[in-house]
Amino acid sequence: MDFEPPFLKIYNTLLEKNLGDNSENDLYSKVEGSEELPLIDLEKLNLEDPKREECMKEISEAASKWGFFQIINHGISNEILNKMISEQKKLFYQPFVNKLSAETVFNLSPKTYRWGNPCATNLRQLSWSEAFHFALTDIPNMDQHITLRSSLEDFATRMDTLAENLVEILALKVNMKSNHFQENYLPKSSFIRLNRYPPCPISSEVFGLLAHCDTSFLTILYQDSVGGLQLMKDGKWVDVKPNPSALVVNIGDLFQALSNDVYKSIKHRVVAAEEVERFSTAFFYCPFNDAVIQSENKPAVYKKFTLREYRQQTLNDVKETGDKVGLSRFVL
Ligand SMILES: O=C(O)CCC(=O)C(=O)O
Ligand SMILES: [Fe+2]
Repeated sequence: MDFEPPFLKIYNTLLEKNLGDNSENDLYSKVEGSEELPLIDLEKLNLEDPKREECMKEISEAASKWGFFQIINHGISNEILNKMISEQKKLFYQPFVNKLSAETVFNLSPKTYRWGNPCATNLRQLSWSEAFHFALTDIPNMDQHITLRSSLEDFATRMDTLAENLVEILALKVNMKSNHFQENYLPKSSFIRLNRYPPCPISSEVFGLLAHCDTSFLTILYQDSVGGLQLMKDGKWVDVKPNPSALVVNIGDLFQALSNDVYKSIKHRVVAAEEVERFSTAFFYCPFNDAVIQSENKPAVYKKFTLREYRQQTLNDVKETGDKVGLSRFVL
């Protein structure tokens, strides 16, 4: 189909070299998905104490024990989510050549459209997915594409409010002021990432998305019912089973640093499926590039850094090692 990125064609050389090599074939050996991710009902935030207080505690405990949790009654309507997914599908079903020139067509920043990892030098770095990575600041420029633009705007507005509520609760629980984010991190430079995982004929050899931690304060994800997302818990990979009424929330590197390691930014990845395609939509809650990330807790685990410095370090590390090293680069 002309909308599919040419994964096999581009990955061919690496695959020929490595297929059948058993040392590279143990991708899923460590999956043991028995534990259930916390599922938190945000409805309780509208109730009187002690119910409200209990819910706040559940959120902060999940953020420190798991770094990940699911939320229901989150206030984002099915209408908003379905509209987003339907626009997302239309976008991905454009011919591949159009997607490659999406930045010019939609008037967007470079690298909004990404696919796989054409620069991979070994099988472990291949990923079987494509994504549109929209900076929220770019969305108002998409005047020619009204329905996509309005879906992104509605989704972003609701997600931003939800993320704001969650970070305020999480801030309070680590003795920061609840308005810390409003006072220190405006303007925000959050973004939306639309992901598509095409059916993968070699799903036992490659991942849909490689294991990574997010560079955000907080990420909120809507996933369809296919499944494939896994997170690392106590050294084991655990499946995040799809729940159609839930959103998945995870702590990003910036909040781990800001909370002085109380909240955990956890590695996660997506397993590729052989027969079906999968969609997910992520909202990354982030500050402006020159925002300073520094915990007030003592002794500090990390030196102070700006998001710009963090991103630069990440880019250099990915270029040199194929992998983002992340927070350990900034340990004092
Ligand atoms: O598709 C998913 O379930 C996860 C996506 C993800 O981790 C990301 O976009 O950073
Ligand atoms: Fe992620």
